[in-house]
Amino acid sequence: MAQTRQSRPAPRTQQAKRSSSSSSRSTAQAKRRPPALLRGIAAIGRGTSNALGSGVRSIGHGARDVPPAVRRDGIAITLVILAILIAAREWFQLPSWAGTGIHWVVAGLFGLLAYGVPVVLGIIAVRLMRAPQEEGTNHRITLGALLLAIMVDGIIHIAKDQPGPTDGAQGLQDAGGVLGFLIGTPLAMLVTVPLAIVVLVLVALLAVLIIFGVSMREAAAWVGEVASKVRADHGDGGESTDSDELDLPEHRTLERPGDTKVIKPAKGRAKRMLDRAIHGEQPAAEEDSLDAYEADEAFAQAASVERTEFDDIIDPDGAHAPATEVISPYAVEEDAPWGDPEPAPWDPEPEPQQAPQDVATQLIEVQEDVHAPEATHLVPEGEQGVLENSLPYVLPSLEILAKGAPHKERSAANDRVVASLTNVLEQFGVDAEVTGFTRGPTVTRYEVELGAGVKVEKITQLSKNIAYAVASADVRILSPIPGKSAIGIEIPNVDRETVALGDVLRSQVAARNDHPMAIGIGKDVEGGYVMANLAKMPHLLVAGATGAGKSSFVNSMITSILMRATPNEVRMVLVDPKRVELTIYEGIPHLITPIITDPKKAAQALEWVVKEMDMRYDDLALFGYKHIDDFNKGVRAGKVKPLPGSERKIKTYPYLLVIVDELADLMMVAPRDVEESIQRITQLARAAGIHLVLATQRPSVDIITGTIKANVPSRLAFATSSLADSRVVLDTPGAEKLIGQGDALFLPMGESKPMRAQGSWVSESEIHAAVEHAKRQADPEYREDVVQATTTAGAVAEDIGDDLEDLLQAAELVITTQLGSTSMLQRKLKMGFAKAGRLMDLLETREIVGPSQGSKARDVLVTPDDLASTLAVLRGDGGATVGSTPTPEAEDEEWVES
Ligand SMILES: Nc1ncnc2c1ncn2[C@@H]1O[C@H](COP(=O)(O)OP(=O)(O)OP(=O)(O)O)[C@@H](O)[C@H]1O
Repeated sequence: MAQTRQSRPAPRTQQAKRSSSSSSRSTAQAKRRPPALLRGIAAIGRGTSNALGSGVRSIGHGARDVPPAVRRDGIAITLVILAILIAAREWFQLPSWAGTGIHWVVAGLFGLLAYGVPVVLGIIAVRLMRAPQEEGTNHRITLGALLLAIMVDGIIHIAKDQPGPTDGAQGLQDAGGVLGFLIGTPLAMLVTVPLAIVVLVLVALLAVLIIFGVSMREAAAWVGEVASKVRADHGDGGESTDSDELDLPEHRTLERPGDTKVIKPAKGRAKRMLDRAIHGEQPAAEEDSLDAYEADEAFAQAASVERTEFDDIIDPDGAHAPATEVISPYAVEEDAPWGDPEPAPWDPEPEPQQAPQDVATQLIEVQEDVHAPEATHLVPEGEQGVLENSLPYVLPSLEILAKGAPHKERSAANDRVVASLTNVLEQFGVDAEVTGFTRGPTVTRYEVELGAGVKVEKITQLSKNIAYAVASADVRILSPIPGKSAIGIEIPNVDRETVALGDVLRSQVAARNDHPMAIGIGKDVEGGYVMANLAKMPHLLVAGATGAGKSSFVNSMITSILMRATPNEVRMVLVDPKRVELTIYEGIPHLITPIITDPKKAAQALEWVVKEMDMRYDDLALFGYKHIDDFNKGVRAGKVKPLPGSERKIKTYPYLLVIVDELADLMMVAPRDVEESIQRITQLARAAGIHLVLATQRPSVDIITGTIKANVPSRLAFATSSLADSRVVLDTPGAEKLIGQGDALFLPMGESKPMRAQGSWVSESEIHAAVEHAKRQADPEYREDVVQATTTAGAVAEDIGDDLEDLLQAAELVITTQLGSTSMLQRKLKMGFAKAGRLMDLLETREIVGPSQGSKARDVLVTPDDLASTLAVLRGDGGATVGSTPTPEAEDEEWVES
């Protein structure tokens, strides 16, 4: 390639380097045009440092070649050696040169606590060997132990009359050591001795909580649990507990006075955490599901990545402004700023918000890749919706969901892309540098900094060349990265990672949010976990082409609910016209009606939802509440009393989640009714605790009408097949560039720019485990009024009157010919225009044909397959609904027709 070399910058050998501070950036830019002398010196310096660097790097590479597991074993063995050496000196006073040195260091630092140091080191070493993969937990335990040691040293120091340097090294060694001196003396001076002791004890308590990874509330609950068990053991000869009766060894029962129905398995895990902290044990169930998961993941990996036609997406404001801030791949993980827990509506003492949050930031929570304890919460039980047949409801352990592979912050593929990008910049003579990257599960965002005076367009113009160089059609350019003077180039990872739903639900962000409607969305482009609260959306539209990941999302969503919410907290209406996607959930106690597969019945179910909403509203108004959460709180607090003379037992209302897996099927059969119901529900249902999730493969304007769009504010777009579809869902292009398999753009209510996320994945075997667990806990109690027959048995509707025979002929003609034409009826049935017109209107009211379209024939909404059932309904035969062929399911669902 003939390129003029003068215009090129000096070739850059440096690849993605650790650069995130603006000061280092400006220094780098200033160096771009140094004087000749300095350039010479720099060249010599570069040569020397390259030589040195490559030497060091070769050693470094050697070290990096040691597998991580062996490296961790090395640390563990080193700790064991240290423990033995320290024990030899501190416990057995073995004299040696090394022993004296060790004593000076260990006893000097920790004072009397030096006796305990070998034990602590031993515990950490055992933990590192037995649970090396739980890095986060291991770090937490080590940090907690260190904090505890410092606090205890401080206490010993004060208790030993605060020896100072004047007492010599021996004085410090016989008290709390240097650490005790450093913390104890200033604190005692600052706040007096008694208060210093109080502070040290409280911080020591905090350190204990950190070690076990439990909150104060959980610890208190565990203590209460142990106390009541001890009482029971002594009092009634160790009678079996609920857990024993249920034969659920992994679950523990927690009870609050008055709230005896719910058992959350995670509650009693403080002790278990100690056991696991020390032994690093994994439950067998997890291993089972891991196998299944790995099989599914291998399948997912093997499936080819769908790639769409290349086109640049330039996003001048950055697509993730409020949601993400790019961090260097080398940066320390930290919590996202809006990860604060929102107060649960039932929380008796809601914690104050730390900072004002807008709606959108309350809605999604993102958090870096930190493994955290399981989500735990105690939910005071109300009465409404309490399944009469239920035993105490135990939520499944989060451990039934498999773990995903650990998140990689960097891989060889990333390094190759950095090299390719650098090459492209050099070849085209653009003075710019790849300064770092942030790797997400599906795409990596590479940061490019421009030299002084270089136009941003220089990079954006190169997008096709970049795509060519990295052999990927799906290159997305963010200019700039929000909050940074750098351009972001998002390029799909050839070694993409699957985001396991289990990991999302076990993350800290999930643990901090115990709202039963919070679901695991997946991971953002920086690898942070994303949770979203469906109750805040308050309604969600999910769209994407076939195979893009929509159904997998619906599965993750329902499984999230099964993992975190009891049927008394959340009930669902599942509409699955395709009859394949949601069948696995049949029979779960969270259902309020059997899964609806008939689109006609689905339309009726939506009408039922409207009625339920109205009824809830009436109730709220009657008792003077504005929101269901307040009403439920009032019920739990015993403040909502039945009206005088009423025998009503007032109960709390569960959230009602209505999930429609294919909106297009509903819109085909009863577009106006469905649209009207959706409009009513979406406008009012929020305060009534009713939320809609509408999913479709066909995000076209006839399915997602203006009315639906205007009323469903949150959107989740998986890869769409066209730019137009992307616009329908998100109002912006972008979704057509997604790469399928769960790659999504999430636009929650209140956000102006969608955030990119990789949807979480849950395998069929995991879903099965969650479903089976739920079914074991309780049987469903269906509301029989959700889906009603369209006609009453044997009664011909009044408006048909004597025209039944003609109407049946007309219906048959229209359905078999699939032509909704009045003049055809006139001709074939030899009748006048007025009669044919009346019959056509009757067919319209039965939703057999669509509305009049002037001179054009009307749409026929019933297929020839459904002719028999349709005629039966017109005749007034009970049991059938328009458009439904009797099926085994229909027989099973006979109750709905009664
Ligand atoms: N979040 C995900 N993580 C990993 N792989 C995924 C994810 N979502 C989907 N896939 C892969 O893509 C395939 C198709 O996904 P899915 O069935 O959810 O698509 P869909 O959009 O619902 O298609 P359809 O509407 O035809 O059912 C899955 O079988 C799986 O292999």
